[in-house]
Amino acid sequence: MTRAAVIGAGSWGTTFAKVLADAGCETTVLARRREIATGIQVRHANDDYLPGTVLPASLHATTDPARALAGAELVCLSVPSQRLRSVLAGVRDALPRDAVIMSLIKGLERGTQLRMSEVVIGELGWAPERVAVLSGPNIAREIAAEQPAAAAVASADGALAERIAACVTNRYFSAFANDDVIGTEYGGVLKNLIALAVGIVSGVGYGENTKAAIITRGLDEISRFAVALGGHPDTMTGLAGLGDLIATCESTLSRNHTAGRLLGEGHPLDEVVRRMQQTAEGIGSVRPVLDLAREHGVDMPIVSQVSLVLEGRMNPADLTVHIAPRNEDVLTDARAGGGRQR
Ligand SMILES: NC(=O)c1ccc[n+]([C@@H]2O[C@H](COP(=O)([O-])OP(=O)(O)OC[C@H]3O[C@@H](n4cnc5c(N)ncnc54)[C@H](O)[C@@H]3O)[C@@H](O)[C@H]2O)c1
Ligand SMILES: O=P(O)(O)OC[C@H](O)CO
Repeated sequence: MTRAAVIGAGSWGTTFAKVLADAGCETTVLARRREIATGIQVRHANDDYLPGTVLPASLHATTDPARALAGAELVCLSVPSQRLRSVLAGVRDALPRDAVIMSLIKGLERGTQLRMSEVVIGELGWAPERVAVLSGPNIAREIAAEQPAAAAVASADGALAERIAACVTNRYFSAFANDDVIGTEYGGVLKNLIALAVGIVSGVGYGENTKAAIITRGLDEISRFAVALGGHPDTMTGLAGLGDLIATCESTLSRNHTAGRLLGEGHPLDEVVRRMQQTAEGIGSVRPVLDLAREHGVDMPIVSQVSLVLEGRMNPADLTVHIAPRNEDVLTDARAGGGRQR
């Protein structure tokens, strides 16, 4: 049996702790608030984040890092991306030095533009071969209800990824291993930005054609970004790319989709953030993604428009997939018979 800890008792941290417990891992959740820890430990419930879900009786919870992390072989991180560095600093002394650390987080750190696995490696000095990421179409409430789902687990050490995938797989959750940490992690970050765009056009009142065009062109846009930054193209057509893009863009349970819809309905960003009681990572990832895109020469027309809508500088109704062709594109298109945009 693997001893596991999950840092963060929100929707996904609690759900993934249930996944681990149901996979036979001896699992403890590290919560920030005492009442959440007590609810999980005593009543087997987390009413704030997963109302109605009965958690396994074998699942433990505490607010004490030393108790949560003692003997942990697998430590999973599920706090908002902008909080990760300070959370790591707070648990550093309690982390067993030989533990594997796995990020479940789907955001970039503002200011540094770092992925979460890079924050772990830099902040803790952890060996990259002991770090993993898990990402995929994983709407927490559906998995908490034990609806079948799957995710990708990536580590620079492919054999470690295989062992983690086997360890977290249970009767309703399947994990598939790969060694593309960059692609797997960016897949989770980038789909949030396209889900914001889809939410925005839904809020405006546009229908399925507009959403399908944004999802299709969005996949191309985020794949070009991920590949330019070192990700593998196949990852972007797998669970962590296309899979998560579909789930997040389609689901009204998605916080990013919901935040986008509120923006599309005309609510200003500060009000949207106030109304969202949970983490919508896409809002904080737009700026670091666009900064990286500029550095690496990647065109991101959809994400750029999402940024303008967030800043209140673009009417949501004007969000479009149309790209004005540059002169050289017009020439190339004419020779090739047009249609370079798939
Ligand atoms: N909810 C989902 O369906 C889902 C699925 C897959 C991945 N994710 C990702 O998982 C991450 C966490 O999302 P979530 O849905 O659990 O968010 P959430 O808002 O439901 O919960 C966040 C948790 O982090 C805790 N937290 C916040 N600041 C903290 C701090 N400074 N110190 C300690 N704890 C702190 C909160 O108390 C809360 O328990 C995000 O990156 C999200 O994109 C979410
Ligand atoms: O609710 P969201 O938008 O954070 O999406 C949740 C998961 O990332 C979907 O895989």
